[in-house]
Amino acid sequence: MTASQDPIIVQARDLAFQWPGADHCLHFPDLRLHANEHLFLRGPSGSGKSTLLSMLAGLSLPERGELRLQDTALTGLSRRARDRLRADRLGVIFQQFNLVPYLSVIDNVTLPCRLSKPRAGRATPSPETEARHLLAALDVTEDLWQRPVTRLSVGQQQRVACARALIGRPILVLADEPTSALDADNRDRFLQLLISQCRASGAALVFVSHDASLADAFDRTLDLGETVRTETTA
Ligand SMILES: Nc1ncnc2c1ncn2[C@@H]1O[C@H](COP(=O)(O)OP(=O)(O)OP(=O)(O)O)[C@@H](O)[C@H]1O
Repeated sequence: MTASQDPIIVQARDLAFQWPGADHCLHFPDLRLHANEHLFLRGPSGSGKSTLLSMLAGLSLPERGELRLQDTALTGLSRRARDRLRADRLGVIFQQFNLVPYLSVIDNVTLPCRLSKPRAGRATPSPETEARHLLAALDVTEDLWQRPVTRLSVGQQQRVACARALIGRPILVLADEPTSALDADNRDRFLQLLISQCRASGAALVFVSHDASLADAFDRTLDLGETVRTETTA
């Protein structure tokens, strides 16, 4: 099945966003993303990559426009409902990983399942077992699983963050510059692991990076430097 025959996961139309206090409004290109589709999001600093990701994650709401995740209009939801939707359906890998420092590796990975029943229900046969499978698939060896995450290398922490995002089969995985702290070998290996895990679960993927050399690993590229329109409002 090609990507275009898969169900639509994200649909964004006429999105505009203005940060509080900013003198300009960002107008984003329309976007449609299917299950199993992997999008590389690039663009110069300040072009709006993190802003778009923040809207896709339901952390920020657009000023104008329509943003749907599957059959749900994010723009019509309260903050609480968006938080719930994110916990139930999304996997987010933040630039700084946002792991919980006092929890072990395995407890960090199963955390999303403790915050969301639907997610726990999709982690088969159990969150603990899926966490183990994901960690093994992402080359986090068993001797590390009970360690606090603060005692891991940056590359290991990043793979733990990836396993945490993927547990319970999210329909959309958002990754914000997750490879920026890695050398070229670890970056390529991480990217392969992330993409193969998304493929295994059928998730759509939006991956933000400055590094244009990564684009070939994705189905398509959206360059916000060429497509975002900035309108001065002050
Ligand atoms: N918290 C904020 N408050 C006000 N303006 C912001 C805020 N975050 C971003 N902006 C502005 O919004 C625009 C888009 O920024 P954004 O962080 O989305 O770009 P980016 O492409 O992710 O940049 P980078 O590659 O440097 O991370 C920029 O003009 C930026 O200055």
